[in-house]
Amino acid sequence: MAAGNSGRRRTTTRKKTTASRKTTVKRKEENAFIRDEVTVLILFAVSVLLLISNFGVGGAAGGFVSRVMFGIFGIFAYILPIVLFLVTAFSISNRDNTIAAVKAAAMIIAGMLLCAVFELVFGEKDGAGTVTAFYTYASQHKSGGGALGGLICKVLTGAFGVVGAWIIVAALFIICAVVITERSFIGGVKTGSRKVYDSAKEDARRYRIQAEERREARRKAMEERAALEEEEREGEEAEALEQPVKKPREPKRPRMDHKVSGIALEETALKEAAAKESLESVEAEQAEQEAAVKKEVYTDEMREITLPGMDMEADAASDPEDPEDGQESFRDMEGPNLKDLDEMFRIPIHRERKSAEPEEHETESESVIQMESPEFVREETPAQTTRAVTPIRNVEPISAVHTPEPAHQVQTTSQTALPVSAPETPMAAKPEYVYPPLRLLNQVKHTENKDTDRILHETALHLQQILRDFGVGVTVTDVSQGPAVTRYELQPDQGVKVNKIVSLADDIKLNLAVTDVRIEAPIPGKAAVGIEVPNAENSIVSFRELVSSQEFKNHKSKLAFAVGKDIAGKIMVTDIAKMPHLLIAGATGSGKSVCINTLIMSLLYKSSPDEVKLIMIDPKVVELSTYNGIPHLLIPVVTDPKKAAGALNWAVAEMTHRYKLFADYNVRNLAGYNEKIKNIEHIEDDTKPQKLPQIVIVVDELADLMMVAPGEVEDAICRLAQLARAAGIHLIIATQRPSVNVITGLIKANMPSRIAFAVSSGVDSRTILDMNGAEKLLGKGDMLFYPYGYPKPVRVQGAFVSDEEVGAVVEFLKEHNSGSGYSEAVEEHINTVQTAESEGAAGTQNDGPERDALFAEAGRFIIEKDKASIGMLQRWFKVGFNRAARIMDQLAEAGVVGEEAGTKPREIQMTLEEFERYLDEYV
Ligand SMILES: Nc1ncnc2c1ncn2[C@@H]1O[C@H](COP(=O)(O)OP(=O)(O)OP(=O)(O)O)[C@@H](O)[C@H]1O
Repeated sequence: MAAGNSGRRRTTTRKKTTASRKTTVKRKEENAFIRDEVTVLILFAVSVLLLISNFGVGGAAGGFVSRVMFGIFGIFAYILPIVLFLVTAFSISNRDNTIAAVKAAAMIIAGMLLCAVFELVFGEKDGAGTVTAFYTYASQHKSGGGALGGLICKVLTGAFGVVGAWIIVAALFIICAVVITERSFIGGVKTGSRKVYDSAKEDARRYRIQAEERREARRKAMEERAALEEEEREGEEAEALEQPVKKPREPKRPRMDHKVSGIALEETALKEAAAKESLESVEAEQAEQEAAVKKEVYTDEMREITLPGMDMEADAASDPEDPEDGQESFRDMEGPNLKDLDEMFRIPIHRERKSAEPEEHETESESVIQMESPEFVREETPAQTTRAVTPIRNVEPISAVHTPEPAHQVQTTSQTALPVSAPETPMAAKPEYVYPPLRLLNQVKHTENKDTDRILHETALHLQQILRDFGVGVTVTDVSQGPAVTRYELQPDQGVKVNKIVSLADDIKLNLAVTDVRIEAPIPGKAAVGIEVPNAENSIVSFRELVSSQEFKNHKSKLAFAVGKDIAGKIMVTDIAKMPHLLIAGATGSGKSVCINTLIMSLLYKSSPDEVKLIMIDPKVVELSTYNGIPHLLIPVVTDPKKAAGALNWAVAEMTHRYKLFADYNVRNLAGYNEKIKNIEHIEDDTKPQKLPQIVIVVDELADLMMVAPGEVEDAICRLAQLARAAGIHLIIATQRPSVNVITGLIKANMPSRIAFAVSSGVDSRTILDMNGAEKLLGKGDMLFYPYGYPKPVRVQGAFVSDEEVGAVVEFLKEHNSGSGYSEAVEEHINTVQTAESEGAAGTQNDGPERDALFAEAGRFIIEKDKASIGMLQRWFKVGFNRAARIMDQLAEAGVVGEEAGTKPREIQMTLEEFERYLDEYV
C-alpha cells in the first residue's frame, strides 16, 4: 500500500517536474521575445534620433553624438543609423543562423569599405594623415571617411598606392556583395555579355536581310534598265539595218543559276556587275562596306557558309516539296532553336538521288553494252555515251542502250565484246549468250524518305547541342542521307579531342533515342567527324536500279559488281578483278547471302559464259543450288564439303596450268594471253588454243569447309589467294562465323578485300576488318565495304535481290542458252580426288590391302626423315589432319612406325629397303 502510494507520488512529482520544465521553457521564450521586441524598438528610436541629429535637430546631446559619428565614420554617418538598425534587426531575427551572421559581418565590412571610398573621394587631400586629423576633419566638415575610413585608406594607399587601394576596395566590396546577395558576379557578367552578343547578332541579321532586299531591288532595276537598253538598241539596229546578221544575245541567266559559294564571292560578283553597268557606284561602295561589316560580325558564321562542298543553290531549294519548309515555318518555333535559325539553314543536306528508271518494254535480245569507265565509279554520269542515247536528259537510258543496234553503230562506241551485235566470225558458230532482260527484276517502288530537311536540320542542331552539353564544342557542317542511315558531319572546335566525341557515342544514342550510332572519326580525307544515325525508315536499294545505272552499264570490267549505295546515295560499282579476292562476313541474317546473290547476278548481267565462269561451293545446300544449270557454271554447285576441297584443289591446278601457258606464250597475265589468242582467231583449226575465261569461285560458308578439312582448305585458299590474280581466278568467301578458327591469320592476310555485315561484337568486327565498327551496323544489307586500296571501310547499303528474281533469271538463262557449260574434265578431277579420299578412308575400315594413295610416299618420307609426325605429313603432303592420321595408323599397322607413345614421337621400325620389300609384297 505504502509502495503504491510512493509510486503514485513519484509519478505525480515527475509530471510536475515535466510541467514546470515546460512552463520554464515557455516563459524563457516569452522573455526572449519581449527582450527582442524591446531591443528592436529601442534600436529604432536610437536610429531615428541619430538620423535626425545628423541634420542638426537632435539637441545638444544629439549634436554631440552626431559629431562623434561623423568623426569616426565620415559621410557614412548619414546612413549609419539605417545600416545599424537593419543589421541589428537582421541579426536578431536570424539568431543562431551562421549564414546570417556571415552576411551581417559582410554588411559591416561593406560599411567600412564605404568609409574608405568616401575618404578616397572626399577626404582631406593635404591633411596631416593622422587618425586625429581624419577625425577632426570629418567631424567638422561632415565629409571624408572619418577616422575609420582614413585609417583604412592610409594603410591601403601606403602599401599599394591609390590605384591599388581602389582595386582592393572594389574587389572586397564585390565579395561582400556576393556574400550578402548570394548572386554570382560572373554569371551576371555572362548574362550581360550574352545580351550584348545576342542583340549584336540580331542587328547583324536584320542588317543582312535589309542588304539582301536592297540588292534584290538593285538587281531588278539593273535588269529593267538592261531590257530597256536592249529594246532601244534593237530598234536602232532595225532602223539602220547596219548589221543584217545579228549575233543572238545570250539570255540573261537568273541569279540562282550562278553557282555561288560564300559571301565573299557573291559580293565580288555584285561589285563587278555594278561596275560594268556603271550604275550606282555609290551603292557598290555601300555593298563593299556591308561586306566588311558582315565580315566582322559573322566571322565565325562565314566559316560555315564557305565550307567546301556546300551548295547554296541546293540549300535554297532544299525541299521543293515542302514550301513551308523554309525560314517562314521556323518563325513559329520557340525556345533555343529560334536563335539558331540562321545557323540551321546553313547546313547543306545531300540526299540519295533516284536514278533514271528503265523502261518496261524490252526485247529478249537486248544486252548490256560495255563502255570504258573509271575503276570505282561513284559519280553519276550523263547518259550520252552511246549513239543510241538521245541527248535529252532523263530519257530512259535502258531502253536506249538495250535496243538492238546495227553492228557498225555499236563498233564505233566500244572496243569490248558486244554479244548481241558483234560481227559474225568463223568461231561465231557457237551460240551467242542471251543476256537476261531487266524485266525479270522487280521494280521496287522508290519510297521517299520521310525525314524531311527540317527534321534533318533539327536533328543536326540537337546533335550539336547534345555534344555542347557535354562540353564538346562542334559545328554540324554537312548532312548526307543515305538509304539506311544519315551521316552528320561535325567540325570540332579548336582544341576539341576527337576521342572525346567517340566516347560520347552512348550518350548520343540515348539523347537521340536511336538504336545505334556509328562514329567515324575522322572521315577519311575530311577535317570532320561523321556521326551515322539510322533513318526512321530505311529504303531498299533495288538490284534493278543498280544494274540499269550508267555506273554499272559503263563499267569496263567483265567482273563488275553492283554493291549498293553509299551514305550519300551514290551507286557503288566495283571490280572483282581488282579486289582480287573478297571475304564476306557477318552474323546470321545480316545479308550475306543476298550480297552473294547480287554479286552473282551482276556477273550474269554483265558477262557471257565465255568470259566468266563460276564455281559455287555451298555446304549449306539451300543458298546457291538455285543456280544449277546456268551456262556460267563450270561444275554443278558443290554442296559436299569434302568435294569442296577437291574443287579448290582443281582451281590450284588450273592456276598452275595457266601460269605454264602464260610462260609458253610469254605473257604476264590472262589479259595478255587472251589478247594473243585473239590474234589467231581467224585460223581455222579445231586444236588451236582457246580464250580462257576468268573464274570466280564463290564459297558460301567457309566454316563448314574448315570443319571438314581445315588444312587442305586453308592451304588451297592461301595458294589461290597468293597467285591467282594474274591467272584470272578470284575467290569470294563468305562466313557467318568470323572467329579466328575460321578466318585464320593466313586466310585473312591473303584476302585483301572485305565486306563486313552486322556482327554481334567488336571482337568479330576486328577479326574481319581489323577495326571496330561492324557491331554498330543495322543488319539487312547494311555493310562496311572495305576493298583493297581503300584507307577505311565505306558504309554501304547493299542491293536487294529476291529469291524469285534469282529464280526467274536462272530459268531464263536455262531456257535461252543451250544447256549448261559443265566441264567434264573438272568434274572428273574433283571426283578423282574424292575417290582417293574415300578409298583412303575405306582402306582403314576394311583393314584390307587397299591403302591411302599416299601410303607408300608417306612411308618413304617418314623413313627418310627419321621422324614420324602427323603434322609433318599434313604439311608435306598438304592433307588434312584426318587423312594424315589415317596414313600414320596404316603405317603403324604395317609395322613401319611404332604405336603412339604419349607425347613422344613414334619409333621408326623399318629401313627403306625393308619398306620397299613390304610394298612389293603387300601393296
Ligand atoms: N540488301 C538488303 N536490303 C534489304 N533487306 C535485306 C538486304 N539483305 C538482306 N536483307 C534481309 O535480311 C534477310 C536475311 O538476309 P540473308 O539471308 O542474306 O542473311 P544471311 O547473312 O545470309 O543469313 P544466314 O547466314 O543465316 O544465311 C533477308 O531475308 C532480307 O529480308
